[in-house]
Amino acid sequence: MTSLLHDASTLVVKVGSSLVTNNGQGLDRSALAAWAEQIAGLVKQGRQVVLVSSGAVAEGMQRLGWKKRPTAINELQAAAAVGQMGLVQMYESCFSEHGLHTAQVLLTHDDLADRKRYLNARSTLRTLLDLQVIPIINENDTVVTDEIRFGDNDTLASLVANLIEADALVILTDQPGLYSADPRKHADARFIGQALAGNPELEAMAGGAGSSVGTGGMLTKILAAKRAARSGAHTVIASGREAGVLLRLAAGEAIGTHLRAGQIKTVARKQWLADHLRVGGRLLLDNGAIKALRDDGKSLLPIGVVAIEGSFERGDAVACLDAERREIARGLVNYSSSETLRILRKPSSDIAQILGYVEEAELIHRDNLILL
Ligand SMILES: Nc1ncnc2c1ncn2[C@@H]1O[C@H](COP(=O)(O)OP(=O)(O)O)[C@@H](O)[C@H]1O
Ligand SMILES: N[C@@H](CCC(=O)OP(=O)(O)O)C(=O)O
Repeated sequence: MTSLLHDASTLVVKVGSSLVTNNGQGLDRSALAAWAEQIAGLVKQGRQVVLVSSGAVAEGMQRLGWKKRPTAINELQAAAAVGQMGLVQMYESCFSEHGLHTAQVLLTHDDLADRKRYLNARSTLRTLLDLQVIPIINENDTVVTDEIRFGDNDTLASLVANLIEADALVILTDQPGLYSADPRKHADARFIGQALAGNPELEAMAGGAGSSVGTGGMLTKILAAKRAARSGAHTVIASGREAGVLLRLAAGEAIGTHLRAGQIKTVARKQWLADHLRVGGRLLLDNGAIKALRDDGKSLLPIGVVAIEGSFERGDAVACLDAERREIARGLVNYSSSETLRILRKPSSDIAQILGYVEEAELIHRDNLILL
């Protein structure tokens, strides 16, 4: 079998706390340096990589001299705030050895559920990737409560894979992949080399976290694969301690557990968008805009919009209508209704002058648009 990463051009790589902090003993510089070196290699191959890294709480505990993971949320949040400093400092230093900049991005699940913040996060991450900067993402632990209690960076990584329409999610952990049962407890557990993401049998196999520093265990990884597959991303669960794991996977070697997305990316993406779209307003398009969307696969520019109906905010879903009021497309709009009123029928180059700022040149980016 050829690795599912072989043809992936956009990847989300997630590394767990136990790997990052050497089982809670403090940041493992040699491990971070090895991943940075491999990710730099992937970037050289023309791929785009986002890194989701856990480890803030574990590193914070180490720095504060705490032996036992606290249960009080405020203490966990304090530990995360302390540890995150060490985490990003070390990543920045490891990546700089390969001439790459890093960017700290702290997100909450709410950021990705809110459409406006979703669009903002998406365009920031896209811009960073285009600049060849490596985004280092973690949960914004100081402002969340449930997530820090349950530890859920596997889910966060899958949401990021949805957000940037990644081709693959790679979850690096302290086991070679998924077994038919927790290998720490069942010596006879069978290794699962490949399966379809979302297969319910996988969920029955997965147990909880194996170490005192990891929190999600295998179940959150299996569920992350299911979620990533909804936007067409394949998932690989592999050992972060395996030498050269990322480069070998990218070269086609089938290391770890490969969980295939059932749908191809474009179909999955449209389905995913459709699930998320409740229409908040309507845009009436001219014929030129309709042709650009339908025949040329282009984004919708303000110049092609003749009128709007309803009130909407940036990130809301809007319906695009033709002159006979037939709905021809649906998408996430980059400007609110009051902004759109001011820029419709105008070239995108006028947006800055009219509004005093530019969110995006497009009113709806084609990636956020479904033709009906
Ligand atoms: N079916 C399974 N296959 C492999 N590992 C499993 C399984 N069920 C539970 N685990 C446990 O999940 C652990 C990995 O999850 P976790 O400790 O949360 O790590 P991470 O910090 O990488 O997220 C493994 O060390 C293992 O003990
Ligand atoms: N934001 C937390 C993440 C906790 C978490 O999800 O841990 P893990 O199960 O090791 O991926 C931290 O950095 O400590």
